[in-house]
Parts: sequence; C-alpha cells; structure tokens
Amino acid sequence: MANVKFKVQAGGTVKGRVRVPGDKSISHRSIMLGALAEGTTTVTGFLEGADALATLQAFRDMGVQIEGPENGNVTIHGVGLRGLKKPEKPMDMGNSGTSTRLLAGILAGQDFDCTLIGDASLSKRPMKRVTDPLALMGAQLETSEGGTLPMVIKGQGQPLKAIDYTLPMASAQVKSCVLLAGLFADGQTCATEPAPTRDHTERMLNGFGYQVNSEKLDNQRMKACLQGGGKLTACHIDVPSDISSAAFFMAAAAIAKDSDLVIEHVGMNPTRIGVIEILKLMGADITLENPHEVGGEPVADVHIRYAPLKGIEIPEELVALAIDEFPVLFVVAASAEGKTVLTGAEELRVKESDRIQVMADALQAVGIDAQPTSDGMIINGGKQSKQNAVIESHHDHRISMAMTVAGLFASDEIVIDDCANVNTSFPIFVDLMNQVGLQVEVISE
Ligand SMILES: O=C(O)C1=C[C@@H](OP(=O)(O)O)[C@@H](O)[C@H](O)C1
Ligand SMILES: C=C(OP(=O)(O)O)C(=O)O
Repeated sequence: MANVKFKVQAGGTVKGRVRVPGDKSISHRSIMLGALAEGTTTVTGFLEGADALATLQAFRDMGVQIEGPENGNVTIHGVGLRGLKKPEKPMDMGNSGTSTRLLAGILAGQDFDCTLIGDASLSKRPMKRVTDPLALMGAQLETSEGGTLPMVIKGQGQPLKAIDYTLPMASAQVKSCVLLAGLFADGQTCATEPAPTRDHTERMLNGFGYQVNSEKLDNQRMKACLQGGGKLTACHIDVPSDISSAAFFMAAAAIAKDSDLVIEHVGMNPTRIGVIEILKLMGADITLENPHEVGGEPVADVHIRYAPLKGIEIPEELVALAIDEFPVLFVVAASAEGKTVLTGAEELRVKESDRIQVMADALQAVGIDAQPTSDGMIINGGKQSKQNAVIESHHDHRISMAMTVAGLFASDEIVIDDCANVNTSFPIFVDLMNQVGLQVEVISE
C-alpha cells in the first residue's frame, strides 16, 4: 500500500463554515444495535470511515443484510438478539478498538465460535480489560499471550451470568462491552465506572426501547444497569457531527491569528464536551449557536474566533470527557503562553499509539519543550524552533491530524509520514482543512 504523507505549509488563518462527518462512536453503535433489533433501522449521517465500516462489515459477515452506506445513509435489517450467524472467516476489525471491544461483548453471548483480528496497531492494544469481565460472565475467550488479538470467542450453549462489575479504568468501551454482553445474560448486569465516560450505548439502547438505568453514585462514579433477555426495537438514527473530528478545527481556529470559524451540527453530548471546557479554560473564544436535539443527542454550531491562549493545569475530571482530543490539545498547549500540565491520563498510552510518548516526540521534533510523564505531559508553550521536521504518526490518525494543525504556528513546513490512517475516522480531513485556510498537500509514494 502506498505511503501517504501530508506536507503542511507553515502559517495561515482559519475562516468559514464547515460540517465535519458523523460521530464515530454513534456510527459503530447504530450498526450494532440496528443489527440486534427487530425491524428495519435507518441511519443518516453515518461516518463512512474505515473504523465504522469494519463494524458494518462484521455484521454483514454474520448474515445481517445492510444497505449502504450511500451519502451517510444506511439501512439495517435487524435480526433480533438471537439472529446472528456464524461468520465464515475471522472478522477483521482493522484499526478499531471500539469495534473489537464492543463486538466482544455481543459475541460472548452467541452460540457460535468466531475470531477477531486487527491491524498492527490494534494487535498491540490490551484486550484483557474486556476478556476479564466477560470471563466472569462465563464467556470463553482466548487471546494471544499478553492479552492481545487475535481473540477467539467460543459459542455458549446457555445464557451468560449477569454481573455487577466495577471497571478498573474509566472506559466507555469496557462499560459498553459489559452492557452489551448483559443483553445475553440471565438477570441484571451493571457496570460501575470510576468517572463518567461517553454514554452513547446507554442512550441508544434506551432509544431502541431497551431500558438502561444510569445513576450517579458518590463522587464521580456512574453505574449503568440493564436486565438481560429483552428486545430492541428498530428506530431511526440521525448521527450528529463528531466532536472529536470538530476538535481539530476548533484547535486550528483557536491558535491561528485572525481566525473566525463556524463548525456546524456538532454533537454536544455532556460526556464528550471536555475539549470545549479545556479550550475555554485556556482562554479560547467559543460560543455555541443554534442548540437543538437530534435523536436524543444535543447538537450545536460551534463558533470559534482566535484569542490569545494561556497554559493551564487540566482538571482531571475533564480527562475522560476529552480522551481522544489530547493529541490536538497538546498542540494547542504548545502554542499557548506558559505551562500546561496534564495528569491522570495514562489511558492515552494504550490508544492507537502511545499518545503521550508519540506526541511528546512530535512536539520536540518541531522544537517545543514537551516532557512526557507516566500519566500525562508538561508542555511549555512557545515558538516552534526546528526546521525540516518529519513526524511519524505511528499508525495513529489523531497524531496525523493533530500535527497537521501544528503547521499553523510552525516556523517551517512540516512533513507527516504514514497518514493513510486518517481514513479511519475522517476521510475528508485534508479537503476540509484546505477549504478553511490551511495548505496541506497529500503525497502518495
Ligand atoms: O466507546 C467509544 O466509542 C470510545 C471510547 C473511548 O475509548 P476507551 O473506552 O478505551 O477510553 C475512545 O477513546 C474511543 O475513541 C471511542
Ligand atoms: C481511540 C480511538 O479509537 P478506537 O479505540 O476505537 O480505536 C480514537 O478514535 O481516538
């Protein structure tokens, strides 16, 4: 496969209106829940990126008839909780942690054997976090030594055991895995998380007529419970634009002088808006316009104008609410005046890359004082002082996109190697960035 590089010219101003593609987390779940529902589910605004397409293909492999995607429209002919068929070959999850971990929960409750595989990056990511609770539920799973893919999931002749599980880390993927397995369990399954994480699974199950009860316990902890053996009823899902994709544009307008940008129809789920809170704490000028609701999720247009930014200590309670936005938030911190400190974010080390180490290396390569710590980073904002920087993305779409934004305050052009991965979450990223004022050239070698 060709190596795709991005060559980003230094400087620029960001202006105009954009609409970024559909939310990745909601797109994955629309296919999963639509397939398990009774009746025909229609989806608009579906993200046609490789990760969500891996989920779609997996359900096709299990006999679900799915039309599309075409211009973001997908129609899923649900087969009900008991209607999935044994796939003929291992199912390839590509680069997608969400596909793998959520599907593991669904597959644990089936009566057939199957295998999940993935690309080089996914094959290094920890799966014990899902195989542990699934084993407690009586599922039979095997991973390779070290708890990584491939994962073999054995068929069950009986329902899973319901559990009351306390997650060791704040992870929406683990919570969702447990709740989805709970659909196939004999009683009430609960997942308690140490801090609130994205709640799309809970909201969407409720939207499919499947009751999930969520309550806030003491401190930060959230508990979500459902009863096994019910049924999902098909519905329509209108996927809002992905705030994680919008974040690259928010960051770009926040750091480039004279910028003035509107990002339309962005999902504003309270468990996803940490990036807006953090940018505002740094001094960003952000207003939310035209707030309304689509399909049970709040959305708004995000209007962002350049304002001088300062370094901050990022409140730990915002970490899980902005977990995918840290690569680009590190770039914002690098352009801000003063010191930014992130702590409590060790989860960043087990994403598509080790996002603490890889971003520290990338920022140092352009001359920024960025010091990785075990659970975060310390960045002293300043001028990018190194020329001819060549950045490695380490198979991670968010590194490719974050370092593209870094071009706005670079002293010289930046070349980013290995950028085909942007297709996993944001296939039209370069087109939209060029449309609002960046100068990014795609080189295919
Ligand atoms: O549930 C989801 O859709 C996701 C949860 C998060 O992962 P973790 O649960 O591993 O934090 C996030 O990083 C990922 O991009 C999407
Ligand atoms: C972490 C991410 O995704 P996943 O875990 O689904 O690979 C991401 O998109 O930043």
